[in-house]
Amino acid sequence: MKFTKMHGIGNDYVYVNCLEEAVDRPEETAKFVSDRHFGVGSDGLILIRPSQKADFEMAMYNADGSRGEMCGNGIRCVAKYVYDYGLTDKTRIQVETLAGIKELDLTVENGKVSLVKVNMGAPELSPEKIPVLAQAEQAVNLPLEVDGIMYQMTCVSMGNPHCVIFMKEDVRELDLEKIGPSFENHPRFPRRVNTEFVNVIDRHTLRMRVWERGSGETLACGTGACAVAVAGILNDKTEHEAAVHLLGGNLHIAWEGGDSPVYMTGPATAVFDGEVILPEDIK
Ligand SMILES: N[C@@H](CCC[C@H](N)C(=O)O)C(=O)O
Repeated sequence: MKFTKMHGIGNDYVYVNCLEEAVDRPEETAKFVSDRHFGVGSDGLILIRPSQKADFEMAMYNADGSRGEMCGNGIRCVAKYVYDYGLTDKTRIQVETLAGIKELDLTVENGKVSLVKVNMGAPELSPEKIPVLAQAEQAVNLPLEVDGIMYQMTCVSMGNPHCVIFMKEDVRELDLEKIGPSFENHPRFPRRVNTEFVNVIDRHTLRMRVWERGSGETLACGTGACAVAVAGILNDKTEHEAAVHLLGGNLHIAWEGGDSPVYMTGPATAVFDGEVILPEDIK
């Protein structure tokens, strides 16, 4: 199977051009390629497909083979892929995802995409739609007990579910391998959840680490950074534009509130093209 390894600030995926390549068993393929010892090594698999409704479709799979509705870092890389590999010459494109059609603006330098601004759509705040079990109109600053410790959570869907935890403790010191799975599989989240642990640096700057549903700790999460910026505004901790610092780099997020869309701007990077031998049972 031909592929391209790409990343958005260290959140790395194996990208397959399904206009040319058929992937019949995406869940098993995602598990296989993501393995950092026996596969290619990645946070998951992203398929670039033709679309009836938009310029292209993005289908994303986590490292455990589960499907994610949306991927912020992934969609910027899809934009880079389709432009740099000549599948389009447009610098404004639409990409269909399970979370709807997203519009992307591409910045091109020396013939290659360097930066992508994505209209991520309006955040979903109603608990049933996120989904999170909560007796409130919005799950903002609600208590959550995890492994006997009380946290305050703010939940946001950016097409996929996020639980944002603001902390006084330095997030760089957290043992995410230990606490992450307990959040991901907590009974309050019927479809599991992505969890962001956040320090507010100032009203325009946030630091976060993420434990992703289906992939564990990753160096960055684009939808997670959007959820964090939205949660910062809802809790009156930040202004309408913020720089979100993640382990792999920074994203710029802007949201005017209410039904207005969240804008995410960040880089996209191609690392190498390759060809992987799939085991017989997942061909
Ligand atoms: N890393 C992604 C999000 C990928 C999907 C997520 N793990 C889920 O299952 O919802 C991003 O950059 O947004």
